[in-house]
Amino acid sequence: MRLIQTATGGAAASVLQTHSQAQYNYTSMREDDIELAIKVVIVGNGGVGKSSMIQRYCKGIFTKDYKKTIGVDFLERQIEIDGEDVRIMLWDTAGQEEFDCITKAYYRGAQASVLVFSTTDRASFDAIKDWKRKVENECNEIPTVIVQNKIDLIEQAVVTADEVETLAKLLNCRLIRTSVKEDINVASVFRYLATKCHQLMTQSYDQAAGNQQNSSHPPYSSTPTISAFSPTFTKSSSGTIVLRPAKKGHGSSVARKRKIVLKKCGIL
Ligand SMILES: Nc1nc2c(ncn2[C@@H]2O[C@H](COP(=O)(O)OP(=O)(O)OP(=O)(O)O)[C@@H](O)[C@H]2O)c(=O)[nH]1
Repeated sequence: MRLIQTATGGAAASVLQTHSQAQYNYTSMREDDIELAIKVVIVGNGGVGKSSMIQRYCKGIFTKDYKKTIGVDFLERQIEIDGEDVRIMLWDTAGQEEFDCITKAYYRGAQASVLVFSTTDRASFDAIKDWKRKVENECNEIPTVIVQNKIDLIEQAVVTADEVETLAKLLNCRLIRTSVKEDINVASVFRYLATKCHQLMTQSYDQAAGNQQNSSHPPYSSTPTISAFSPTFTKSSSGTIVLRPAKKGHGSSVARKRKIVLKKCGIL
């Protein structure tokens, strides 16, 4: 599990911990200090529209120019799932093979992935299996969407609908067809993944809370470990808890969100 902690009081410094390191003393955690964040990696061959997709989703813009990504880029957007604010952190990785060794380090800790290919680029479709394997090597199995982008160019398609659907079934991934240019289905990709991750985390919290109740040990000793959240979620080596200072003036929805999350954590 990844734990991001920002110092109470507002300092921006974050502490990233690996699953095995993740230990946190709940006794120092305040009720209004928790919020949910999901790391999503976007992968696929060069030129399929990964950067455009993230720009479209986070900034609402589209540019025709192609500027190849060097290494890794990052943007984020906040949405609401089941009344809770969820921060989606989108990691845009370079599609060119020459950057492979840089980008794969950034896959680690991802809770979800997007495998993108272009309707007009056969090689990008053929590479989808490889991209899935590369992500799995770093993250195990995580909720994943295969995106067929550039469906506005469907007359120039070099893949058939059948073969795309067969691949999605084979890889056990949700298939979503998008046009970043025309803004078709882009938001659905990230909402689907955020909802999926949210469900997994909720199950995990509930199970952890249940385990705590059934345990003969006191529920929260002086150094409880955050890995109590994760046994059911280690498959994806993920689950991000972001600890940050209370937001001022956000009213009841934020308070409710914190209560919901904490209830699931069994802290209340
Ligand atoms: N027609 C059409 N063009 C698109 C679409 N999405 C992206 N493009 C164009 O495709 C080109 C490549 O887009 P990028 O977003 O830079 O591709 P990328 O996958 O990030 O490429 P790398 O950075 O090399 O990995 C750009 O010229 C975009 O304008 C789409 O849905 N339809």
